[in-house]
Amino acid sequence: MTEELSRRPADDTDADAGQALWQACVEQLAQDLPETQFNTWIKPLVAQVAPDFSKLTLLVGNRFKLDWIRAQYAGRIAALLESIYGQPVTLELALAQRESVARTYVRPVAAEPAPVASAAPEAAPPADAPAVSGFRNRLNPALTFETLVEGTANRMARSAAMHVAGSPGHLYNPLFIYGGVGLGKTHLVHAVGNRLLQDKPDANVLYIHAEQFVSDVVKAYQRRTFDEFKARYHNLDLLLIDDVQFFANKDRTQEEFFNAFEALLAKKSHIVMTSDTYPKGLANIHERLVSRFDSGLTVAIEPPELEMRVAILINKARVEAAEMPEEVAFFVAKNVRSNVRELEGALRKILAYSRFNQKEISIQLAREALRDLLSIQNRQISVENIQKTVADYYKIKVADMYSKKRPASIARPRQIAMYLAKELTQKSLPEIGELFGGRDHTTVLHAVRKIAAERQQLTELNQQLHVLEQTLKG
Ligand SMILES: Nc1ncnc2c1ncn2[C@@H]1O[C@H](COP(=O)(O)OP(=O)(O)OP(=O)(O)O)[C@@H](O)[C@H]1O
Repeated sequence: MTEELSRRPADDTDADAGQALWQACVEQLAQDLPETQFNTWIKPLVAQVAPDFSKLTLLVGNRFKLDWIRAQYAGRIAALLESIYGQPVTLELALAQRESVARTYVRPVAAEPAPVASAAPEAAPPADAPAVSGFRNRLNPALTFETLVEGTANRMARSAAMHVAGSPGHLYNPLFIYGGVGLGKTHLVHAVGNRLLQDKPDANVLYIHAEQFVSDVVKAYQRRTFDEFKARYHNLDLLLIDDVQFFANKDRTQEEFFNAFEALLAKKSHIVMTSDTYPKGLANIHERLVSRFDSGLTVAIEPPELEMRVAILINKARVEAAEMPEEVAFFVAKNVRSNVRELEGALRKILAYSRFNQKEISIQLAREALRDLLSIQNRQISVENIQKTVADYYKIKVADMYSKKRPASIARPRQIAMYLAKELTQKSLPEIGELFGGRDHTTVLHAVRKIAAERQQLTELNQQLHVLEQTLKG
C-alpha cells in the first residue's frame, strides 16, 4: 500500500477495496481448499478491513469455529493476504454479532447448494441446511448466454443448450454436459434456465446441485414427505441438475432420481445434467440411470483455447469496470491455462493489486500480482520428477509409471502422477501420455478427471496430493 493511500481519510472506496482484498483471498481459498472445507469454514466468514489496510478482522460465528479457524487456516489466510496486498496485513479473529454472520460471501457460481457435511453415502444434511419449502428456481440471473464467451471449447455444448432453451422437451432430451472443473458447465445450465424464463416466465424451472438433491431425498425420507418431494420434482418443465457424479453410491437417491427422470420425460419436460465425466465414465451409478443419461445428447466442454481465455479476461474485466489491455490479457492467458475459474482468480488478483497500488494494468503489474503463480511455473516441475516423487511416495518402481501393469496398487499412483503432470506442468495430454509409456491422451484425460473428482470427496487423497504438491513445488 502506498503512503498516499494510507493517509487518506476512510471512505466508501476504502471499504470496497478492503472487501476486494478479502474477496481476492477467498477466491484463492475457494480454489485451494476442498469444497466441503471451503463451504464449512471460509464461506461464512465476514471480514472487516481497517481503512489503512493494516488489519483485517474476521468475524466468526462461535468460539469453536474461531479456535478451529485459528488453528487450521489463520496462517494460510495471513500469507495469502500478504501475497495479494504486497505487505503484511495483521489478521485478527473475533466473535461475530448475529446480524453480521448473516452476511456471507457468495461464490461467483452462486445458487450453491447448502453444504453437505461429508461425502459419506446418504449423509444427513447439516441442521442449518435450508428446508425444501416454497418454490424457488435457484437460478443465478447473472449466468446467461450473453455473459458466456463462446469458443471452440464450448461451441457445441452452447448451441445444444440454446436449442433446449428455445424449445424444451423436444430434441436433446436429456442434455448431458460434461467437462473438467471450472469450465463453465454450471454457467451454461443456468443460462438455459434464464433464457427459458425470459421467453416463458411461468415455466416451472429448477436448478439444483446434485448434493442438494441428495439432501432433499434424505429429508423426505426422514420426515416421510415423499409426496411433497414428488410434487416438487415431478412437475417441473425444466430440471437443471449439476454434478450428477455426486449420486455415486447413493442408492436411494439414484432410485428417486430415476423416478423423477421417468416422470419428467413422460410429460415431455426437459432435463439438463452436468458431470465431470461422460455417462459411461461415471462410477457407482446404476446402469439403468447411466443408459438414460446417455439417451439424449451428450456433449463435452473442453478447456478454453488461448483466444477464448483472452476474450474471457477482457469481458470479465469490463464487468468489473476495468479495462484490460489485450497484451496483458494474452500474457495472463498464456500463463493461466487450466480453467476459467483460475483465470477469474488471476484477474481478481490483478484488479485488486492495481487498485491498492493505484497503478494502471500492465504486463509488469500482472507479473507482480501473479508472482506466486508464475514462480511456481518457473520452477519448471518436470514429468520425470513427478513420476519419481509419486513412485517413492507410494513405494512402487519408477518403471511402473511407464509399464502396462494394471493392479490398483500401481494403476492408481500412475493416475495420480498423470493428474499432477497436468496440474503442475505445461505439457499437453498427448505429451503426458507419451511420457507415461506411450499411452493415449484419453487415458490421461480419464485419470486427470477421476483424480480431480475424487480429490473433492476423499480427504485422505486430498491430503496425499497436498503433500506431493508441496514436495514438488519445493
Ligand atoms: N465461456 C465462459 N465465459 C465466461 N465465463 C465463463 C466461461 N466459462 C466459465 N466461466 C466462468 O468461470 C467460472 C466457473 O464456471 P462454472 O462454475 O460454470 O464451472 P463448472 O464447469 O461448473 O465447474 P465445477 O465442475 O467446478 O462446478 C464461473 O464464474 C463462470 O461464470
